[in-house]
Parts: sequence; structure tokens; C-alpha cells
Amino acid sequence: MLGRSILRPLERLAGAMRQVEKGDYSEQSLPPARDDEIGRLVAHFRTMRQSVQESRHSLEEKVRERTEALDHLTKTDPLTELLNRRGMTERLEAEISRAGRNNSRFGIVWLDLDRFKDINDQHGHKRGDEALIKVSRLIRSIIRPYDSAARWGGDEFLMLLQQCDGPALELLSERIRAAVATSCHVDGHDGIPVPFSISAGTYLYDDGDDLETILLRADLALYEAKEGGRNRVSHYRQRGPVRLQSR
Ligand SMILES: Nc1nc2c(ncn2[C@@H]2O[C@H](COP(=O)(O)OP(=O)(O)OP(=O)(O)O)[C@@H](O)[C@H]2O)c(=O)[nH]1
Repeated sequence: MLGRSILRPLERLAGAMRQVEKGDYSEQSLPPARDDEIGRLVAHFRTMRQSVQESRHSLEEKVRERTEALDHLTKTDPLTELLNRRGMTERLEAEISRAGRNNSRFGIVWLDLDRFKDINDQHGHKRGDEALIKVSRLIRSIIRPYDSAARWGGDEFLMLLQQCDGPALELLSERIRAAVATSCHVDGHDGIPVPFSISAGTYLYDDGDDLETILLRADLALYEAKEGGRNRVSHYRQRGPVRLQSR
């Protein structure tokens, strides 16, 4: 009698508690509802289990949100809010394996402000920062929604253009160069606008390329654009030397 009415219900309740301890909030076979102390104990347990489950869920949700925010921060450049080098490296690596799987191609534009040191030296670091922000906004307004842009460091920007071919890469990089040259400036002394320009090197992914090769070749093209006189875009050609594209 004592066993059936008291000990067995208490054993079932203890079993249900152990389940909750293990993180299992499913409806355990609790003793049936009854109007006595055991029944009230079971009812309290149900309420407590629900409240523990809700708190845990909300805590997990907060941790997930914070982790996402932190992840975003570690991959974002604070000045321009573009990706930083780390964020872009991750995208590039993902794109390289996607291109390998799908036999698709993508393009890289490596862009660098021309004589940026002079802007800093003559008009101040704040104006230099403004120039970087202007370039970043312009890039964002020109690339397509599924492309990515990063501030690679200092006055260098890197763009990843998905599903790209040679003509599209040339068109887009040239559009960015021309837009900076015609519409970007910093406010110089006495409010006189001081225009500035960028140089860019491009590279189109080829089968089997790794990250290092891609970056090296885009950088080589950029170097050629600088050597060629700046305010120009140079395209690295597969199986051949870099050829300069004139303005
Ligand atoms: N305002 C500002 N300047 C920066 C920042 N990061 C790097 N720089 C400056 O960017 C300049 C980069 O100049 P360089 O790459 O050496 O060369 P450049 O003057 O742009 O000349 P070319 O690239 O040869 O055309 C340096 O003076 C850095 O101090 C930044 O966050 N803000």
C-alpha cells in the first residue's frame, strides 16, 4: 500500500529529475495527477522543469547571437565595415573549393590607392581615412550583391567576383577605376577638392589554383599597374606575361 501510493510515485519523480539533469525535457512518465502532497510535488516539478527549459533555451539563443556578433567582428574592418583580411581569406578559400567542385570561375581585383601617403602627409590622417571610406562605399555600390569586398590592409582592397569571366572582370575593375578617378576626392586646404586615384591588378581563377597563386598573380598585376603609371588596371594573363591595359 505504502509502496504503491508513495514510494513508487516518488521513484518515478526521481527518475524524471535525473532526466532533466541530463538535459532531457521530454514528457517523462510522471505519476498521474492527484489531489494530495505527492500530486502537488509533481505539479511543482512540471512548472520547474518548464521554467528551466525556457531559461536554458533563452541562454542558448543569447550565446548563439553573441557568438555570431563576435564572429562578424573578427572578420570585419572597423573603418570601412568591409570584410577584413581574415574574412576575405575565408571567402576565398570557400570559393576556391567551390570552383574546383563546380568547374566555375571567379575573378580577383586587387586595388591600391595611388600615392596615399601624400594624402595623409599633406591633408592629415583623418582625410586619409575619409578617402578609404569613400573608396569602400564606391566599391560596394559597384560590385554585385553576391560579390565580396575587403580592406586587405592599409590602402589596399580586394574584391572577389563570383561567376566571372575575363570581359566581366575587365569591365568591373575598369568601372571602379574610372569612378574613383572622376568622383572621389578629399577636402584639401581651404576646402579645395583634391582628387585621387587607384591602381588595380586583376586575376581570373584557373583550374587548380591555390590561394597563394591567386594572390601572387593579382599582386603582380597590381605592381604592373603601378609601374605603368598608376590610375590604371592591369590584368594578369594565364600562360603569358602581364599585359597592361591603358586608360
Ligand atoms: N589614413 C590612414 N592611412 C593609413 C591607414 N593604414 C595605412 N595607412 C597609410 O597608407 C600609406 C600607404 O602608402 P604606401 O602603400 O606606402 O604607398 P602610396 O603612398 O599609396 O604609394 P603607391 O601605392 O606606390 O601609389 C602609408 O602612409 C600608411 O601610413 C589607415 O588606416 N588610415
